[in-house]
Amino acid sequence: MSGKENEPSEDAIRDELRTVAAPDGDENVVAAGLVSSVTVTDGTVTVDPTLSGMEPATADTLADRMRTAVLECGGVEEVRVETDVAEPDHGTVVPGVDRIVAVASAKGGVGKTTVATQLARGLAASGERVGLFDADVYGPNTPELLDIEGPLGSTDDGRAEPVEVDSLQVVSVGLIANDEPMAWRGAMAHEAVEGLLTDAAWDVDTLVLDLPPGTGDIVLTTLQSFPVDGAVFVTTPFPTAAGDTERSTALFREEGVPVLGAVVNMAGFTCPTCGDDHAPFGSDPDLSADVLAELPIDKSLRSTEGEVPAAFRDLGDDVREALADRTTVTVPETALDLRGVPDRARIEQVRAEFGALAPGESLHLVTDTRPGDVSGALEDLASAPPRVAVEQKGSSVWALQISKTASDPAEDVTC
Ligand SMILES: Nc1ncnc2c1ncn2[C@@H]1O[C@H](COP(=O)(O)OP(=O)(O)OP(=O)(O)O)[C@@H](O)[C@H]1O
Repeated sequence: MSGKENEPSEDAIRDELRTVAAPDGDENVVAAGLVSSVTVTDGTVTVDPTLSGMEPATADTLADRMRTAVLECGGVEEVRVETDVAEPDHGTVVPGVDRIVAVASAKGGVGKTTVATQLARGLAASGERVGLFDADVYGPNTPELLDIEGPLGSTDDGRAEPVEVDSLQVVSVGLIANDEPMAWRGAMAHEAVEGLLTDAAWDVDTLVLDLPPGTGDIVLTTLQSFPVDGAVFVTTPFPTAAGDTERSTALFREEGVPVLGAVVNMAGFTCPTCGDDHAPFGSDPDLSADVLAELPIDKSLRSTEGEVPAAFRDLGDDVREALADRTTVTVPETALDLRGVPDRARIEQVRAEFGALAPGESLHLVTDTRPGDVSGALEDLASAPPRVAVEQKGSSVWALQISKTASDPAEDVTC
């Protein structure tokens, strides 16, 4: 295969890689045996490093440094450093739980616990086995809402036994001992929450996790420690509440937790005296998340006795659907790895590869910055807008699948 005129030799690439220090000791990555092969084909440099067994964060940093060093060589058009893109590592799997849905809010008092509890009941109403874990150490209100009391019992093998109520399995930090949770702080609170969550004898399809409000330590460490499949945000329509919610949802996404949607609570009421509709907190909040439900101020929505209100059965269906719709983008070995590549070179590489696709084919790539308007940047290269699927795989890793859509044969028919 003929090489490009100015492309560097494999030896020149190895020389450049000698400027990258190995993580341990004084050696460079080549001398330390961390580069297993280098190939150069038509301006594309492929480096196969030996990074297995390394901490993922160290391996990622090293791969980035290798990419940056290779790009320093003249004549390099594209670099592939063949590293695996790990699936988001959200740590501990909770025994007896198939999936976890977190209910979160940017601020307290917006109805998060009400929604979490009623969502759990809504999911259970269609036959799912559902657990409810109240992790709100600063205001564990679930016991009061469901009219249950602690302390929790324990199973024969010494695990915390969830309280069965209304076909839900419920564990709350408020059920372990009087007022103690209110006194927990920082690491102690997180350890207690983590211990109780993993120790409980769950047997459920879905666990609804009522998080404390905000994005403090407990929330972040919980998202990082447990495999949360999706989050539902509760907000009022008040503009500042919606703004706070936007910032919180961004943080969840950065942690690789899909935001399934928002519940806009206390969205207004119909006056029983005059019959007029009022919206004291405003309406149509500016949210990027899908609005799964808009709930009025209505005391019947607080009741956990009798039938589950229709609004929460619908919410359960919507959450199930949103979980099923989550985008998953695979990262094949041939994916274009753009991490560490300068912005202009990225766009050129993606345009070149996308331009070479036949209709119906896809380009897979990995980046370390949140993708912008990919479709707009490529629209002049195809007869129809490309289909772009994005999945965040980690705190700064995004996988994309960009497909060139097959043109509609009817469009090509002329007389
Ligand atoms: N749609 C609604 N209509 C009427 N009352 C509601 C509605 N949603 C919540 N409430 C009431 O508002 C109060 C606060 O709700 P809730 O405890 O669920 O909020 P929270 O966000 O979990 O608060 P905290 O941050 O204190 O845990 C409760 O008294 C609850 O019954």
